[in-house]
Amino acid sequence: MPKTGSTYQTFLVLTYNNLKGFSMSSHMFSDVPPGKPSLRAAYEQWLKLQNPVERTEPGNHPKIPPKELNVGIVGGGMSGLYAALILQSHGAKEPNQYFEAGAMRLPETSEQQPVFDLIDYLNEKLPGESCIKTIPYVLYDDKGNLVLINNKMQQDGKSTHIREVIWPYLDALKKDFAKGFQEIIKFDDFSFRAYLVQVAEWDEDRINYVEVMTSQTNQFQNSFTELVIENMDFSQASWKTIENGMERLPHGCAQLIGSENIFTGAEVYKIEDVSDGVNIYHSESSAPVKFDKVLMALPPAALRTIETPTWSPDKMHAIRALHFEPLYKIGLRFKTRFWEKVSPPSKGGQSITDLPSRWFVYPSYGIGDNGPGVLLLYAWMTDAIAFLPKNEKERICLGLRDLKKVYGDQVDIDDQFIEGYSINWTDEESTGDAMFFPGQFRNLFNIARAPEGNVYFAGEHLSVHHTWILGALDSALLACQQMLGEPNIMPLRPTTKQNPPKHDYDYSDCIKAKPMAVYRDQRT
Ligand SMILES: Cc1cc2nc3c(=O)[nH]c(=O)nc-3n(C[C@H](O)[C@H](O)[C@H](O)COP(=O)(O)OP(=O)(O)OC[C@H]3O[C@@H](n4cnc5c(N)ncnc54)[C@H](O)[C@@H]3O)c2cc1C
Repeated sequence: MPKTGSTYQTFLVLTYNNLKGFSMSSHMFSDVPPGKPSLRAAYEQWLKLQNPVERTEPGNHPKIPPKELNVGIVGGGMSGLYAALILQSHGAKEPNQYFEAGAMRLPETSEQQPVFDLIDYLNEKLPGESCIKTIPYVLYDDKGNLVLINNKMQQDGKSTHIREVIWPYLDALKKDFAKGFQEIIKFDDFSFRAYLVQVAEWDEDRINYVEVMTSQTNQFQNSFTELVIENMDFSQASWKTIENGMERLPHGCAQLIGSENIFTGAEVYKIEDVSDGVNIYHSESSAPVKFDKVLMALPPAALRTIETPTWSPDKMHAIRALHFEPLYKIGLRFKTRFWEKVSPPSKGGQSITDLPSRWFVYPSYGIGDNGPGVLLLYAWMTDAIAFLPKNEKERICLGLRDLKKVYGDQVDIDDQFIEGYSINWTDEESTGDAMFFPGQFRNLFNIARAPEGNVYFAGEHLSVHHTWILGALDSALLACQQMLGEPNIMPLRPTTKQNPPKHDYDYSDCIKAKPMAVYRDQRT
């Protein structure tokens, strides 16, 4: 990278494996012709693309000039990559002169704007072939996707029950996110289920019906806060995805950051405080690498396995406790897009079932094409755990069995099947999606994102926007603001766009509520 004379320009992203949620999008396989390469080969090829720097000898990482603030970023997920881009842009005097050089869908909301701005920012700087194009994503087929619950088939899985209960909170969040958040956090010690029973006075049958139709088994055991935010995101009418795969987003970030600044295949196993900095120990070097400041851009489960200084008991508790939900997906490739030809057809959207494969996600790209297509079968939470002990063959058999229950009388599923490939994120470094238990926002969130000396923290769990790329970006922004001591650093935007007013993206003040007798207060 060209020298800019800035004090913040030097950083190194150390990352180990794959990026969360990007490892399995239906797009990933969309242009794989029948036969070769296989889904597994496509996955492995994709993993290689994640590793733009091939390591050849120990210690093969960028030299960090002395007398500059050098930053080590552990984790090359979206939070680590975004932090690197912010540091890069912040360090450059004239960024435009110097820089010649899964996830499935994005709701089009004002909160999600930083993700769309990042895409525009990258497009402004990347060469044409690397540009990222968004295309519409079909969340529900307007005519209604098939639903199979209690062995009864129906059409259209949309349910408005939850909105009837939480609309005042959704309304408040929409008007002013930070203020609205202060309202919902009052109920943070409640699980969503407890709120439905004790405040909304729903009966058991209604709760179970709505959970199975809108969510995954036991998801309502998570905090009220979590489920309200999730419903806010999913109540959007308009959705986008990225043409040719969501993984083009981290690839674009990595390209702009520059391969000389990314060291892949390096598993960090220890960090230690030293005078004026932090030592990082990783699998590809026998000697530690010293940085002035280090950003741990990792899910808590990954952070926990790294030997760290002993931070405060509250911090250690937060790292131990913050909950991630398991996630499972299998991509199944078929000779034809049979789901578009059956009666009723599904042109995009998703089917809901109470089978082990809880959702069948129909691809939004290539609708109407004659060639082969890939279906994603999806399970979260308790539903995802059920797949953990199963091997690949058993997972494929279960997926085909579930598809036969829905389509067996119209389609010869076995004849259509070509191949399958699955990922259970509980088995991966990324471990799943952040989904807090009751009380965790109020009691652990701020502690978890506070720096410890020269060590800073990022990751989707350190934003209020869990389960979205946005959360990873939001957490990285806050970490950079903390690290550089500049609270006014803005999200990355193309030069053609004005910066938004600060309150449009700044949720750092969201969690201010003190514990209180919420339930009693609300009822009287
Ligand atoms: C199945 C699934 C579907 C999703 N769908 C969507 C969607 O449709 N839309 C959307 O916006 N978001 C979606 N998300 C969420 C989104 O993908 C995440 O919020 C985001 O990618 C999280 O980024 P992160 O940087 O916080 O963490 P991660 O992506 O987990 O990054 C952490 C990185 O650290 C690395 N690492 C771990 N341990 C070490 C170590 N010891 N040393 C070095 N490196 C290490 C990991 O390999 C990884 O690269 C989905 C997530 C999942 C799992």
